[in-house]
Amino acid sequence: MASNDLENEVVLEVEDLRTYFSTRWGTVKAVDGVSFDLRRGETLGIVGESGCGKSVTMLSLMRLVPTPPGEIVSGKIVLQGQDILQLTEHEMSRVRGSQIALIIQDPMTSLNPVFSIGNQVNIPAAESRVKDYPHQLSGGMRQRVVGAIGISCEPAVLIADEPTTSLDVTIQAQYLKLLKDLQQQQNLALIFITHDFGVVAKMCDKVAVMYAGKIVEMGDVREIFNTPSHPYTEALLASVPKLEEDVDRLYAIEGQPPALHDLPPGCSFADRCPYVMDRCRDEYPPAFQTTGYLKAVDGISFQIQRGETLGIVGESGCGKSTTAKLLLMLEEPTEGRILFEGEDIHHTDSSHRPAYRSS
Ligand SMILES: Nc1ncnc2c1ncn2[C@@H]1O[C@H](COP(=O)(O)OP(=O)(O)OP(=O)(O)O)[C@@H](O)[C@H]1O
Repeated sequence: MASNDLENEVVLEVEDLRTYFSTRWGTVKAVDGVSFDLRRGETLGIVGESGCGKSVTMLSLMRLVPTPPGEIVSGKIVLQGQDILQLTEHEMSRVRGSQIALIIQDPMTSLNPVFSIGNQVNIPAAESRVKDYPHQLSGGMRQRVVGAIGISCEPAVLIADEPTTSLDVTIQAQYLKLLKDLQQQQNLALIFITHDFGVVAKMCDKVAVMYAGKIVEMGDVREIFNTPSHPYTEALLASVPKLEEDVDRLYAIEGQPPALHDLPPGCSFADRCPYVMDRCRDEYPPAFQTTGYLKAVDGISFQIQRGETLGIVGESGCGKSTTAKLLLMLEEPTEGRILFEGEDIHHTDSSHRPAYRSS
């Protein structure tokens, strides 16, 4: 593979992942048909209300779902070309940390209190504190130690579960910068699980919005923030306080997410949706009927000659950027061909790609 292809290669593909819990109330469909992919150097934010399945998605990716009562009932998690759901526990223990790693929310509980920092992190940056124990460090320092452990084996994918929740804003900003720098140095693919839209805006390229175990909308952060398609995304964004607006009451989405062991037929957001129609209670709206994929570019055809200039115009969110990414080979098409001088660029011998890109 040419170096450009390696830099942009897909490192993680999640396909129709389903993780259920068996409880005395019934089967809790915590993750119910989640699909996404992630390239080297890319950052995906996963957002959604409490209980929508973010943490169970993360545990599934690490294969750390408590079994029983939990079980990954179907799907694929292809990490660097290998479906980790097919690995034995022993094989998986070698993958954890070295290919996919996790930074969790509470650094105090993720560090072992009886080992000094030096025993937990073998990095020179900790030199002056190597003999300290976790309780001797500030919250920000502990979080940085946990981050350092996360990346110490240079994984391809790093998952950060609410990594900044317990930090004050200054330390938060420093910590995010540190993660960003490390990401650039190691070309890490990052997954941020967060409630904080500020973190998503600052750190992420893509965002996946989860509701009741499903990704209801996913795409480019700016496009989704500017023109959300799903009513839940719209409501979630409306509930973020805005500095420039002087309001007496903050907007909150009315009602509660449905119980995941007793999901209604149709759209699980129907009871809370301001645009609900009768048919939404029977069937999921066709526009969102995907397993996480939106049809960002849906059957376009055009030709361009040498020397010609083509303008592509349209409102935000209509698919212009995705078209450009497809042409630049930063995204793979689901179907269709892009012919450059008669050769399909996405299926050509990879040694020709740099020549295509430079022309
Ligand atoms: N061990 C378990 N047994 C039964 N149900 C579980 C278990 N762990 C998680 N669940 C259920 O799975 C669903 C998804 O939970 P999850 O923790 O993934 O939500 P979340 O989006 O991460 O929420 P939060 O933002 O509060 O962390 C919830 O309904 C939760 O009750």
